[in-house]
Amino acid sequence: MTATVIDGKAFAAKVRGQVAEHVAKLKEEHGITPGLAVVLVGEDPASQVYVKSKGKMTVEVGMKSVEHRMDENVSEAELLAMVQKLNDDPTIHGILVQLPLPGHLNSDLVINSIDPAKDVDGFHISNVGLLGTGQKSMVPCTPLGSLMMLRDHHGSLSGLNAVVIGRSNIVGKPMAQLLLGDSCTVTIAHSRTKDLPSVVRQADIVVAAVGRPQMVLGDWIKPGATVIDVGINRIDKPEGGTRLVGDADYDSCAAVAGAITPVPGGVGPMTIACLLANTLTACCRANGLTEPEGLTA
Ligand SMILES: Nc1nc(=O)c2c([nH]1)NC[C@@H]1CN(c3ccc(C(=O)N[C@@H](CCC(=O)O)C(=O)O)cc3)C=[N+]21
Repeated sequence: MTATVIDGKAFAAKVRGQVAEHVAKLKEEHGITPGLAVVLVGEDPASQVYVKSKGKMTVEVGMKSVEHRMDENVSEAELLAMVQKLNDDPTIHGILVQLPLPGHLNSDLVINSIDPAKDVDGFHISNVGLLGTGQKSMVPCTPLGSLMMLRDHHGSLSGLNAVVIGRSNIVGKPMAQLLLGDSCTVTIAHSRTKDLPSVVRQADIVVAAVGRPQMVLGDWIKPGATVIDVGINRIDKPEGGTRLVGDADYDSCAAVAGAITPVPGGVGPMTIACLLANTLTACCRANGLTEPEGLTA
């Protein structure tokens, strides 16, 4: 079997189109423009590229985009004051503090200082708790984008076996909650899981989010299963230069799977599209307006 390639880039463009339509309507009917603020601490070149592309797409869907760059050595108090300023700014509906933060800053403290209603990453403990109890929340972007692609491909996910590889707070745990919410039987596997290949072989849905390049191999995959590859790893090419690969070994997995997301062009673009969708959702909620359909979990 050769897997259907789930085109995250095209799907993300469609989602951004829907967001743009709603933003235009918000402006026209209510005179409201959603605003997204991104806070970047330090000079990490990869982060700068990523923040720049987020800013560009934010503007493309008609939203206000604000970037705050802070020095690598910024104090925790200064960063908390910046978050507070954005919490208090009525033109800002979404706040994203780019992670990871330098080691001297307590990222849990910083994330939990964001107004939960503006927490478009869905990382605040209040949103984590709301998601875990099935209440309306802000849902983390990468799991939300992955869920949208899974629903689109399968229709109903009810009763399917899902194995999430990775137990991070930003992907693995919220992904498992969303799959459970869609009535999957969910296993969270990780680096200490005994006989990981045989656990993964039970899965109708495999979400690879471990951060280890090309770790998941084709002979771990049940024929016809869907593979969502969350990893974005830059590796050296034998002939020199670098390329991006996922946490799944694409060629061997695609030979066995029923469907697979590529890297690049899979989960990554959906993450950014969902960030914009979350900003729109936050803006609608802040103004007591009906939120867009199909853009939330
Ligand atoms: N508070 C916070 N929230 C985040 O969501 C967050 C973060 N911090 N820190 C950094 C990571 C990284 N991240 C990516 C999202 C999309 C692509 C993406 O679209 N990648 C393209 C490839 C880009 C390329 O070619 O380099 C793709 O997969 O097709 C990449 C990386 C969000 N992050």
